[in-house]
Amino acid sequence: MAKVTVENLTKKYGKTTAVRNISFDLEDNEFFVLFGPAGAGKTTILNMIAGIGDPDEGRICFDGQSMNFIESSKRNVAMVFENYALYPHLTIYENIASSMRTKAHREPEEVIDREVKRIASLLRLEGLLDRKPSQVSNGQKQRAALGRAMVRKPNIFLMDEPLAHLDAKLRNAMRKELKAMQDKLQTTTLYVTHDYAEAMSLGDRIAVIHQGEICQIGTAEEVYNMPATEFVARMFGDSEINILQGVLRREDSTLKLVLPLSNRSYELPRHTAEVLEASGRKQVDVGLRSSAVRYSWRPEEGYVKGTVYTMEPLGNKVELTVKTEGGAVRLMVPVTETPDVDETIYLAFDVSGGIYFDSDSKEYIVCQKETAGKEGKR
Ligand SMILES: Nc1ncnc2c1ncn2[C@@H]1O[C@H](COP(=O)(O)OP(=O)(O)OP(=O)(O)O)[C@@H](O)[C@H]1O
Repeated sequence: MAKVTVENLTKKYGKTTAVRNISFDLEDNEFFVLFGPAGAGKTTILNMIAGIGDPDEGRICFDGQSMNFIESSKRNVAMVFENYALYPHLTIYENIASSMRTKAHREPEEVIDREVKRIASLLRLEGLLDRKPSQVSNGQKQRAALGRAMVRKPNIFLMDEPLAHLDAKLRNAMRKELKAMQDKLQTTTLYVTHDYAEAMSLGDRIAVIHQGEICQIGTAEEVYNMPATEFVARMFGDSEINILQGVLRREDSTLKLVLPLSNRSYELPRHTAEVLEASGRKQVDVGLRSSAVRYSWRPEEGYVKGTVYTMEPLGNKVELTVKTEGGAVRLMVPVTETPDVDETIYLAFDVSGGIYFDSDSKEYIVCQKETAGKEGKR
């Protein structure tokens, strides 16, 4: 496995700049996720590392050695795609063995046999080796495709949405298998996905890509709790984060937050208040995830009245969009609490759990999680 360095990569297709000035390092044995919406440039980056399509600018190095003019077959990368790409006329055994029978990587037959059986056992494919791809399930096909990539010792695994075709249950199971495989094999992996839960559960680090540029690189905790921009904040979470307007106002020598939506002022945690004060802003955007929105079916002191506008089941919860006089708010409630559309609901906001952004640049300023455990409320 290799340390992979990507420096200032730019790729254009005619007038479209698919990737602009991208840089990151993959540590040896790291599981690194490229995460972003459709068309963000993820596959373009992966392909350039694989040697499919040259960059217009920038450098790709494996262990310090430039790969720019090295053809794909000589880079020793192993790729796994969304559509498995198994040979339909070969058995699962032969499919897995095929990557040890290429011109560039030919192994003796006894090594091939030993490796195929070792990987088949790791991926629980032992009983299926004589079958053709059409005779196994989608999950088993995807495991065979992984197996084919794993039998070699590549510099890097490149995986492009390998679980996207699978149903939710199988995707979950395969995610766990991939994680276990990563722990066991110690592989350097670059993994492309547009599924935030997959990115968070698999990635040692995640690079969030938007319109060909990197918005943030960080651990799952960092991108979730301290998103660099409002865009990043919106990309993570079952229910999209609420971004509410906030006004900062000095009251009795302390900085308070006023939410026009609730027409109330709130105390802020000390560190949050200090950083917001230092920012010199009078207006901020306040990111509140569903967990920072409380609800009640009866009027309560400090709660804002609203009506349930839409409901969407998400797993064992339901996402409600609530209309209030000041604007819409999203929150999750347990399925057991599912209301009727147009039912009245009362909401309160825990601004200490807020993520604060500059209302002009939409960039991160502060959140309490930065200092969680180090301070209490004033
Ligand atoms: N061969 C091509 N010719 C022209 N434009 C292309 C080509 N390949 C990609 N693009 C454009 O480059 C941009 C990035 O595409 P890319 O496939 O890398 O995105 P992605 O993040 O992988 O998206 P998805 O998740 O939909 O696969 C898009 O605007 C896309 O339309």
